[in-house]
Amino acid sequence: MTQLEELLARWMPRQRWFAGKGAPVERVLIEREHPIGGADPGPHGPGMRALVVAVHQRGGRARYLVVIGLCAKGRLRDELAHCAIGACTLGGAQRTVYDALHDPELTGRLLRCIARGAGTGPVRFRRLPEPAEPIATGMRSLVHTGEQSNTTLVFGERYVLKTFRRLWPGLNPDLELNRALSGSPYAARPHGWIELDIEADGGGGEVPTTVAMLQQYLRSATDGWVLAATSVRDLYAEPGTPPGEAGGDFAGEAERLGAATAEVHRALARALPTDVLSPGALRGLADAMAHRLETAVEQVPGLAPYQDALRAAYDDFARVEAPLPVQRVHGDYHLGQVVRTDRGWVLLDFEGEPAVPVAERRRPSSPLRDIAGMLRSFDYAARHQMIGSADEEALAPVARAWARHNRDAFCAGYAAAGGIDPEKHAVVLRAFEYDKAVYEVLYEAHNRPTWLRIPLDSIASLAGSPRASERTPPPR
Ligand SMILES: Nc1ncnc2c1ncn2[C@@H]1O[C@H](COP(=O)(O)OP(=O)(O)O)[C@@H](O)[C@H]1O
Ligand SMILES: O=P(O)(O)O[C@H]1O[C@H](CO)[C@@H](O[C@H]2O[C@H](CO)[C@@H](O)[C@H](O)[C@H]2O)[C@H](O)[C@H]1O
Repeated sequence: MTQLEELLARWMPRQRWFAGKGAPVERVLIEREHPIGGADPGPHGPGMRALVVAVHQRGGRARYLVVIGLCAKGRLRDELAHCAIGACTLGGAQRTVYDALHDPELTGRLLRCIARGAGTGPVRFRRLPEPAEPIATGMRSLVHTGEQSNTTLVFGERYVLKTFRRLWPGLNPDLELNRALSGSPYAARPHGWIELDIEADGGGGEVPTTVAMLQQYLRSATDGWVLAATSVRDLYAEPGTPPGEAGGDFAGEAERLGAATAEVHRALARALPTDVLSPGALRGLADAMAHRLETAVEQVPGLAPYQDALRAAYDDFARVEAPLPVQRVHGDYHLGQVVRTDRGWVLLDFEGEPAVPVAERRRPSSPLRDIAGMLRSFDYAARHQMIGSADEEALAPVARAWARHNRDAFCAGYAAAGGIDPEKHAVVLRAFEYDKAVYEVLYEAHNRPTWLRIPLDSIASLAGSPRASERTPPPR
């Protein structure tokens, strides 16, 4: 490995967005290295390069976008010390390398390039023709903090630039679906994007690949997760009160969120291809769920006691006789993906599950998959504050009541806005809820082991067994 690759091999696994946590890094290879507005430090400031970095782990390869800033060794500005990657020799000169997305001097160049639509060369900056007004530049960016799979920059409360960290060849569904929804009150308007070519998986030439999306910043936005968690906290403080009578009742918001979700599904079905799944295709989906379960059990043995119940639910799903309409959906729908603004709920992050190949994520699916995702999120919101609480026994029924109350409100809002009635599709919904919970087991085992018991406990109670936390050995 080169010196820079050695540095990246140490730095990348420590980043929140790194998807391969827990597995040793076998090799790091810089597959592409493109200068953006000058690769070397010069009179106008530090240099910048976009890298496509392949990380080899457990015999597989994952590719990531890393945008590096370069300055003379030891000359990194103090305010950027926290994002240093290290020092090495590059092109015969000693350089300090750092994460360019934290340097407003460099990110300003990205915004200016999109505004100009600098559309030729290996890194292409695209701007959308509408809205017609030019993209404003000159604002300093801030990195959005919080638990994230990608890195989002906020420019002067006007735009967000979301850089996709894990790269899969092709058009990113976040850009594709936001473009399809452009102008909808339930989505944030896209303004442009950045793409570069990467090698298709399994050879077959290069594919233009979305690496960033510029989108309207929603100034008045409050995270759905924060609002729901506040409501749960308030209910915990008055344990005897039914959730509908508590001061911080969330059901009105849950109902409006259900309605917004139905509107977005309808708009996506109008704009993008739809289909109906045959019974054979349902079997294929059930098998894919069973396969994910097997992978999860290998890594988290605490899931094993529930395997039979989950498989039985997937088999019931495979036997559903009614045709299953499918269309493009959100794909990783939860309370952290929706924000409440002064104009109502807005849906963000249509990327789907970042660990799943893009071709699979772009396949039409049932809207019930998204509904299941949000219902799982209500369950998370209800349970997460119990972790480590001395009052857990007393709080468990309160959490269940909150989740049930808001689940009903969300489903009612979805059906009233013209979507299907989720409660009338119990077998399909249950299979999607289990499948999402299994995904979450893997996600938590790798990212937040102390939260692993949330999906495990949910699976245990959905499967009618004692709580997983009472019988679960730690993940492997
Ligand atoms: N257009 C936007 N306006 C305001 N806040 C946003 C916008 N896009 C993203 N955010 C904030 O950034 C967070 C993460 O964005 P998201 O697209 O979900 O990234 P990730 O894929 O990394 O989770 C959101 O939960 C929201 O708080
Ligand atoms: O980073 P993304 O938002 O694309 O999604 C990943 O991270 C999420 C956590 O940040 C994770 O969501 C899980 O935890 C949420 C609470 O933090 C909860 O509301 C969701 O229901 C639960 O799935 C998501 O699964 C993962 O893909």
